[in-house]
Amino acid sequence: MAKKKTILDLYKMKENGEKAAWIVLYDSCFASYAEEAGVDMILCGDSMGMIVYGNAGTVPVTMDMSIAHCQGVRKGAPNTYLIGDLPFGSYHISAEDAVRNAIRFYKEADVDAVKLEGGVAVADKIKAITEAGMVVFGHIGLTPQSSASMGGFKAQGRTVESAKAIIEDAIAVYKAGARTLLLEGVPEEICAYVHKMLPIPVYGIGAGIDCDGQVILAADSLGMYKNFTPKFAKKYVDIAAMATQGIEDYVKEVKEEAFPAPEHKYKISGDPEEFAKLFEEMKPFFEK
Ligand SMILES: Nc1nc(=O)c2c([nH]1)NC[C@@H]1CN(c3ccc(C(=O)N[C@@H](CCC(=O)O)C(=O)O)cc3)CN21
Ligand SMILES: CC(C)C(=O)C(=O)O
Ligand SMILES: [Mg+2]
Repeated sequence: MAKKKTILDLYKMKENGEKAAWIVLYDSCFASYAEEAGVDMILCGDSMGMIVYGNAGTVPVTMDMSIAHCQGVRKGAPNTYLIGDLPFGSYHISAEDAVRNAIRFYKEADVDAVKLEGGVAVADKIKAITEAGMVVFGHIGLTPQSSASMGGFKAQGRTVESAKAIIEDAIAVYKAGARTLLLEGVPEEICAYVHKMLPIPVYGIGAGIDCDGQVILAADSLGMYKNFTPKFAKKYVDIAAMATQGIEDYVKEVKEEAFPAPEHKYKISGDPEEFAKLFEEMKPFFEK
């Protein structure tokens, strides 16, 4: 089994031009598949609010939900670099709050890093968490926690003005001490430029290929989520179709009494005559 990566391994990968592949998931089963498949990092994302809990966005996710899911992921993937995703409201009020909640991820869910959304506006929080000895991943561009102010899940950085804001955010995140940066939902030119200019690993989701690695939701890449698929998601298998088919088969077999079959049943141990006697003896007790 491969040894768990550290932040230094991520820097080494960048140096060697080896792309990092991370995946977003929220439970121990899928975490174990990802570890076995050799993923470089797992993000226990606040997209759980949509994928697991059926909300329209990520805003309702709480620290307690994030910690509980992260604990499951860690148990399923004990040897994979794990990132906790600070949910909306867990780092916005004050730097002190941000540090307290980042510490919860480290103490309670054994993460290797925490990620938070935003640039210039949250630089003080990134700095405070970093100074407390933790690893911060920045996340800018399309930031789902602030979709209300962006008018939805909209690609960012398509105009010169918007691109400038993203570049300023990237610089602020780097200067605040973030050890890596994730760019979401931006044109590839913006990602390529930020990747060329910053010394830290720059990863992308919907940001093109010119960076140090890619992120995708397991729910999108495995075909689990049916509400929508972002333009940048690729479906590698169709779990929804397989699961629906499997449940259909189960329902049919129950109706037809094809399930359970003999191999799914327990056997009595002892003399069947004795059981017959017992059943007879107990009969009166069923009468009211
Ligand atoms: N299933 C899923 N996949 C994701 O990648 C994802 C989530 N959910 N939820 C949290 C955030 C939100 N993300 C999203 C959600 C939707 C689009 C989307 O539909 N975008 C449109 C373009 C919108 C525009 O720019 O106007 C697209 O065609 O990709 C993009 C990113 C990325 N994250
Ligand atoms: C979209 C990814 C990067 C994320 O933050 C999440 O899934 O929560
Ligand atoms: Mg997230």
